[in-house]
Amino acid sequence: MEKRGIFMEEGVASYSEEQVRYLELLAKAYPTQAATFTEIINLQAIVNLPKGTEHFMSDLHGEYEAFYHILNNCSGVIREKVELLFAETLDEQERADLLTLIYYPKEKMDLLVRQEALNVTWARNNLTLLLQVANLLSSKYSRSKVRKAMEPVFRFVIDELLHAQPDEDDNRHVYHEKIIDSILETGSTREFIMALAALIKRLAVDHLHIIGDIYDRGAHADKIMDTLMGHHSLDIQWGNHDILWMGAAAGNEACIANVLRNNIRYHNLEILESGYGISLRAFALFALQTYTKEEGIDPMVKAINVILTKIEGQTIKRHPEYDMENRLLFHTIDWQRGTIQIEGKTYELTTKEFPTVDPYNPYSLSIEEKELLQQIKIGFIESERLQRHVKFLYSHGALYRSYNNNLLFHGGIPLNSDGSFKKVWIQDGWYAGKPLMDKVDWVVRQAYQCKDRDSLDYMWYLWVGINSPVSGRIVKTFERSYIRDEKTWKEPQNDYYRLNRNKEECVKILNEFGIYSLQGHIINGHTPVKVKKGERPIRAEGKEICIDGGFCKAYQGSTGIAGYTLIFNSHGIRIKSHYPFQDIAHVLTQNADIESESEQIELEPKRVMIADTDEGKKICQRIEDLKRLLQAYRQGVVQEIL
Ligand SMILES: O=P(O)(O)OC[C@H]1O[C@](O)(COP(=O)(O)O)[C@@H](O)[C@@H]1O
Ligand SMILES: [Mn+2]
Repeated sequence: MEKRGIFMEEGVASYSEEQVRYLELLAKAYPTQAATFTEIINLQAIVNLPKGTEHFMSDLHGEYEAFYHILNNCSGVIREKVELLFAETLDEQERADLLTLIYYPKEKMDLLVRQEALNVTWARNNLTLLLQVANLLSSKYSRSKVRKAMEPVFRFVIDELLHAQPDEDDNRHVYHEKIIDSILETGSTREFIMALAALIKRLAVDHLHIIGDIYDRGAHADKIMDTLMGHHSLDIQWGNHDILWMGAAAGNEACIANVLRNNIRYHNLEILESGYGISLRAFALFALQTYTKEEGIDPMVKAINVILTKIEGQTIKRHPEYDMENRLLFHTIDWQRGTIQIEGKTYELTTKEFPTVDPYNPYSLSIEEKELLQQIKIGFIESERLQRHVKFLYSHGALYRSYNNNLLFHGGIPLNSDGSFKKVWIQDGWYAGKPLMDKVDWVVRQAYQCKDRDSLDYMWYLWVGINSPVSGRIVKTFERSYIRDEKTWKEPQNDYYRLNRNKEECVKILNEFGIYSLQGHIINGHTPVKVKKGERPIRAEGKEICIDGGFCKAYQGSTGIAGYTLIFNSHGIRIKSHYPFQDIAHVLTQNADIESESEQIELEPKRVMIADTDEGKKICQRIEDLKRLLQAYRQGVVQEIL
C-alpha cells in the first residue's frame, strides 16, 4: 500500500491509505482540533475513575416478586449506604421508611397520602435525605455519566442540587433551598422524588449480569423479562430453561412439549395462557376425556408425558450423533403388566394408562395429539409478547461471555474425565473448548433465524444432553414421569461438574478463553448450592463461583437461602446471600426488606479503575485513535471542517 510520508516535529509519520480513510471517518464525529482534544481530555478523565459496580444473579426461575424487590433494593446495597449515612442521625424506623421510599416511591407516597402524612415538612426532609444518598452514590462516577442517568426533565435541577459547593456567603445553600421551595410550590415533589429514587438505584448498580434460567418453576418469568427489558445495562447468559423456551418460540415441538410439561407440573398455566396468550383449553379437554385421575396424577400431566416421550423419541431417531438410542424407552414397556426393563432390572410404572400409544408404533402421535400440538405450536409462534421476550434473549444474551476477567456461563464446558476438553460432534464437525461454545452459540442463533430442522432439534438436545453446555446431564424425564423407584431418577453429569472444584482446571478453562489475570473467575449458575449441607458458592480456591442460591422456592429447602447476588466493584468481589421474601405488600406496610448477609470473597490488590476494564481498554484505544487524528489535523493530512 502506498504511504504518504510527512515531516513533523517529532519525526516522520506515515499513513497508509486505509489509515487516512479511517481518520477521515473519525473526523466526521470530531471535525475540529478543539472537538478532538476535548474528547481526549474527557476520555482520559473517565478511564481514571473507579470501575462501575457489576451485579450478578442467576436461576431466577420465574420468581418475579423476589427478583423485583432485589432489583429495587439493589441487593441490599442501598441499605448499606443508608446505614453509612444515617446510622447516627435517624432512628431505625426512620431509616426503614426512607428505604421503602427509595424502593417503592410511588406506592409509599400513595400510602402516606392515604394516611394523610404527606406534608411539606415530610417532603422537604425526604428530598434532603434522598439527595444525600444520591450524592454518596454518584461520587465515583463522572458528572456526565450521572447526568445521563437522570430523568431528562429533572436533569438540570438534580445536577445543580447534587453539586452543592458552599461559597463564602453560603449563597449556594440559599440557592438550593430556593430550588427545593419551587419543587414544593409547583407540586412536582412526587415526580421529583420518583426521579431521585430511580437515580439512586441506577447509580448503585452500573451493570447487571443474569447467568441464566430466568424461566420455569416460579410463576412469572414473563414479568421478569419485561423488567429486564427496561433495565439500563445488562447481559444474559442463556440457561437450559431459557434455551427450552427459545426453542419452543422457534417452533420446536420437543421444546414446546417440555415447556408444557414443566409448567403443567408447577401449576403455572397462567404464564402460558394470560402471559403469552397460548390457549391450553383444547388440550385440557382432551386430557380430561382421554385420561383418568389416578393416584393424584393430573390427566394433563399424563397427556403431556405421552406426547413428550413420543416427540423426543422421534428426535432421537433422527439424530444418531446425539448417541441417545438408550433413551428410547417406550417400546421396552410391558403395557399389560405396567412394567419396564432397564439394564436388566424390572421397574413398576406409575400408570398403565396409555390409550393413545400404538404398541407397534409407540413414537407416533395420534391424530388428535398431532392436531393439538400443531395448534399449540401456532400459539407459541404467533405470541407477540413471547416473541418479543425471546428476541431480547437473543439480542442481549449469549451462551457465554468474557467480561472484565470473568468468564460467565450458566452450566459447564464439556470435559473428559482427565480434564481435557471433550470433542463433540455438532452438525458438521468435531468441536471442543472455546470453538465448541462458539459453535453452540451460533447454532442457537441459527435455530431462530433459519428454523432449519437440524438447529431446531439441537435446541432440544441442549435441554437434555450430557454434552450440552447448558445442561450437561442425562436428563431422566422419562424415569421421572413413569418410574416409581427414585433411584432411576438420578441424572449423571458431565465431568465438568466434578472438575470445576479444581483450581488448575478452572485456570486452564479461563486461559482457553483468553483470561490470564490472577483475578479471573468462572461464574456459573445451574446447580443449587446446598448451603444446608455445608456447600459453598466459592470453590476451586476462589476460581469458580456458583451463584445458584435458589430464588426458586422449590429449591430453598436444600439451599437454605433464597438466592445470591455477586457484587464486583472497584475494591473486589463479595457475595450477598438473600433470605426468603414474603411479598411487596409486606414491604410497604411493614417496611419488611429482604435480609441479606454479605461476605467479602476477594480484595483487589489495587483499586480497579475503568482503564483496567474491557470497556476501559476500548476507551484507551479510542484515545490513541483520537491522538492520531489530532496529529493528522496538525500535519494537514486530514482537514478540519470549520
Ligand atoms: O437447570 P435445572 O434448574 O437444574 O433444571 C433442569 C432439571 O429439571 C428437571 O427437569 C427436574 O425438574 P423438577 O425438579 O421440576 O422435577 C431435571 O430433569 C433437569 O435436570
Ligand atoms: Mn439450569
